Amino acid sequence: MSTDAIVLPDSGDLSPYVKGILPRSSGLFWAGQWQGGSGQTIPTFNPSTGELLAEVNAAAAAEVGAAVASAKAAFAAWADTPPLQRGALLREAARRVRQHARELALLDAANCGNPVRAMQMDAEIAATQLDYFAGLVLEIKGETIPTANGALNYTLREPLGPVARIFPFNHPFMFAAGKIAAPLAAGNTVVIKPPEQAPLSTIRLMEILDGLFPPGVLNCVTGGRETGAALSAHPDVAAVALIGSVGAGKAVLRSAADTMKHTLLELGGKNAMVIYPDADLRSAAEGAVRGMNFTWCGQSCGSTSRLYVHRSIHDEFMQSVARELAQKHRPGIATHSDTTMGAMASRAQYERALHYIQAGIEDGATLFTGGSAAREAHLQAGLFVEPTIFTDVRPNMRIAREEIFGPVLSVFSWEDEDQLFADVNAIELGLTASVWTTSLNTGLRAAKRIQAGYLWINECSIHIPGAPFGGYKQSGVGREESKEELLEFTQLKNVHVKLR
Ligand SMILES: NC(=O)c1ccc[n+]([C@@H]2O[C@H](COP(=O)([O-])OP(=O)(O)OC[C@H]3O[C@@H](n4cnc5c(N)ncnc54)[C@H](O)[C@@H]3O)[C@@H](O)[C@H]2O)c1
Ligand SMILES: O=S(=O)(O)c1ccc(CO)cc1
Repeated sequence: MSTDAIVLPDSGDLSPYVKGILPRSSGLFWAGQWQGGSGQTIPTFNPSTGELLAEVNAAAAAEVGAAVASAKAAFAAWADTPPLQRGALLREAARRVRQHARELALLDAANCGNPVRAMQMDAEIAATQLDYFAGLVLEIKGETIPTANGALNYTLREPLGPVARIFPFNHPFMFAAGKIAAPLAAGNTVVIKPPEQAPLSTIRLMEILDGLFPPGVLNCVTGGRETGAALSAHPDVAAVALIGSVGAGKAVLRSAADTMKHTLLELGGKNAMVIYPDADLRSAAEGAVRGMNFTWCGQSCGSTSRLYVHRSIHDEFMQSVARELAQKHRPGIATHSDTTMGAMASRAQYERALHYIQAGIEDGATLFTGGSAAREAHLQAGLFVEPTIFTDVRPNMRIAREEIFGPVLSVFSWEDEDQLFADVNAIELGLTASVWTTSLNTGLRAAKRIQAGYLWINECSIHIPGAPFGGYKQSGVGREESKEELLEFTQLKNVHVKLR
């Protein structure tokens, strides 16, 4: 399979180049080889245009079993491969990702609807994660424990076995390439399952990495929920790491129970941003828009989609937010390099966003801006929704409590700080939160009282390499993007040696 990078322009409309970069394979890779499917396929589209891009294999249980068998057969040798050698292969994977970043970004933009420039950043983040975990391979180590009688007691960190990595459509390539790094670094073999809505960049990644790892070390099965379920239930899969919805997380936990699999779950968010009256309001307004990740149409689990603005500054602040939003984001064709907000990833996502806009109106919130599908003539074939903000949102409304995963921001007005924290913490999700204030005391007090796993003060949205990312409550189990992620894919063995 070709690993030559395809030369693409760095500006303008890149749509004409999409056909030339589609992967040649149709999704199933194990034992170091591309595999034919059983005949079941899933169509995959360009959400900006509605165009059919490809038919991709939907792996049935037998194919999932073959991929897992290949990962199982390769495990012992990979676990015994010297750590620095594993690290060197991951660094080479990072190099290839950077070499192909433009093409991978364009493929993602065409297939998942997110703007091509943003997806280029995703490719760089994935390469950074590969490099980061390659650099940590010598940190997979144990401890010695003091004992009586001069005995030697020590721990070893050992890999688990075949690991399943299942992920969603919002950052397809970043998850495909970035999330193989930690389990492979720790000596596990991996089977990845990309999202059914946007599998193409993962397939292209497998083409680009073809021949790099020993056969069976990295495998791929494409398909939808049934493929994911067959993979996570497979008795020879030692660990399942899922990025996805709370519902899928619960299903994975249930099926993992049968064979006591390790699980790492990065799930939904309905995250709060709190604006105090002493905040730098200009930066905070920029943050309110950036934190919502309108670039991705809000399809980012870390999005701060509940905005709590102090009553004393509410109206003035919301005028600034409206100006900021109007300047920065309006929907456009994702494969055009000037686009700053793309299309919803699928018709289901599009209908979900419009459903919640209707729910906000029915439940009595004030439609502050947006509120419909995009109206521009050139966007009518695609799945575009206007960036939408509701004010006067009350805690019992559906748009206050449920994750929309769309470009819909719910704004609340607050006065009493204790009530604020009670409202912020009233839901069963707790992934991220963002607090804006010029008082260090206020910021740290809020950080202590808000129930979330990843919290910014006077910042939002960004992920810091090495900082543990993950959720409180039903937003997930375990931590990623840090040393903790590496250790999630190991198990501890304790050895006691009586010396005399
Ligand atoms: N916490 C995070 O880091 C993070 C990041 C991105 C997205 N998300 C979440 O992902 C969700 C959006 O994606 P979605 O709606 O496609 O999620 P989803 O849970 O439906 O699908 C995600 C992936 O899981 C697979 N899947 C679905 N059901 C499964 C099952 N029962 N067993 C095994 N695999 C299964 C899908 O095929 C897909 O590959 C949102 O809830 C969002 O918050 C979380
Ligand atoms: O969880 S997401 O918000 O989708 C997200 C965004 C960026 C990164 C970069 O590490 C990971 C997850």
